[in-house]
Amino acid sequence: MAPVIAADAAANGVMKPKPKSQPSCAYVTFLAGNGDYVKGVVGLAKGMRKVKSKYPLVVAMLPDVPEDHRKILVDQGCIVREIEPVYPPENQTQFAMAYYVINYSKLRIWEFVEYSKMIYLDGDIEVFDNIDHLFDLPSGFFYAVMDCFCEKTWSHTPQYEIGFCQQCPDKVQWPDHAGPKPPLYFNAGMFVYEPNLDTYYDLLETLKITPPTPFAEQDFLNMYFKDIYKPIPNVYNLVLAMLWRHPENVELEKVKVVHYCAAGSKPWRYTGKEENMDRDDIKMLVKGWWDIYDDKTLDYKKIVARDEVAKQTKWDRFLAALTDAGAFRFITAPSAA
Ligand SMILES: O=c1ccn([C@@H]2O[C@H](COP(=O)(O)OP(=O)(O)O)[C@@H](O)[C@H]2O)c(=O)[nH]1
Ligand SMILES: OC[C@H]1O[C@H](O[C@@H]2[C@@H](O)[C@H](O)[C@@H](O)[C@H](O)[C@@H]2O)[C@H](O)[C@@H](O)[C@H]1O
Ligand SMILES: [Mn+2]
Repeated sequence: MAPVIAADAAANGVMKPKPKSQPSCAYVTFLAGNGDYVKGVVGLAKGMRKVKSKYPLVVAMLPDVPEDHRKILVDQGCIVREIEPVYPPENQTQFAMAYYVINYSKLRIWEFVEYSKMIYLDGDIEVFDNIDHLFDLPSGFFYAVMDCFCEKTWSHTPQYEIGFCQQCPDKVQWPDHAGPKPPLYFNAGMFVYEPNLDTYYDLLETLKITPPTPFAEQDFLNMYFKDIYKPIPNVYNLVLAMLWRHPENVELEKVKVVHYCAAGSKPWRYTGKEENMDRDDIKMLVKGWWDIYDDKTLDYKKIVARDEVAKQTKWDRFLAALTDAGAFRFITAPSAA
């Protein structure tokens, strides 16, 4: 049975009535280390401003993010929330790709219960079209885009061995001898979720008894939310490998969110030398990221300053009009002498 594509429901207005008290919503990303991912978060913050999102961007930040990086993000209008790292079970981290072990710390975002619904976005994501409508999706589910199993990074899995990919389930059928067909699997670079303390504590307790696996928290989240996971169209998280692995599933002009997760595709590190990185569509998407990152009109301070100036000018004009209309009689104060 084809997975229910939930976002169409949102697009077609087939939604439950909005709750009386408007839920507080926000976007959230994750930042670790003192490296160059801060550039990714700046690009994301400026992209959210360019598409005129109504909601703030919260940055869940590990303690190892330096003060100057935090200031850069606050100056870009981000809400910075320091989180403590989350480590997988003691001395089992060798099972996860070392690079991904820090990603378990993403689980802290379930503690942000001042928000009733959040959209998580990796720092290597850019939003090119407004996706605020995803906050209207029915509550009680976990929404994300299906991943692809065709890259070498999946060579450790039976799917890769068999040549099966959920993006084209009829091309190579899942064979009976391989046991039960794996449930639909999402990319954890973007998802719509509801912060909740019970879920948060249960996530951490469950993690303690769950041996790490190659894709670390992505595997863990897929296992944990498999019963309420609802796929949404890949326009909400274009995993770049889709461009060469499943071009038939991609309409680039309709893509709203681009996830620069293919090797060599991080725009702020892009050289064009890695496999597939010399493609015209990749060059266009990397340029699209840089156009936003370099656009000074999208800087937070300038926009606030411009609005402040506009407001001040308006007030001055109002006072001037009142004065002209004789509304003010300036009474000279009695001389102090
Ligand atoms: O040194 C790092 C590595 C990762 N991240 C964060 O963790 C996310 C997941 O890592 P990455 O996107 O590199 O994984 P991929 O999606 O490429 O597999 C990033 O987007 C960042 O938000 C970070 O802040 N610093
Ligand atoms: O920690 C595990 C990571 O797993 C995912 O990245 C993978 C996945 O997309 C594979 O399908 C690709 O082949 C691979 O290149 C890419 O790194 C998430 O994007 C990332 O946020 C994070 O959860
Ligand atoms: Mn990513």
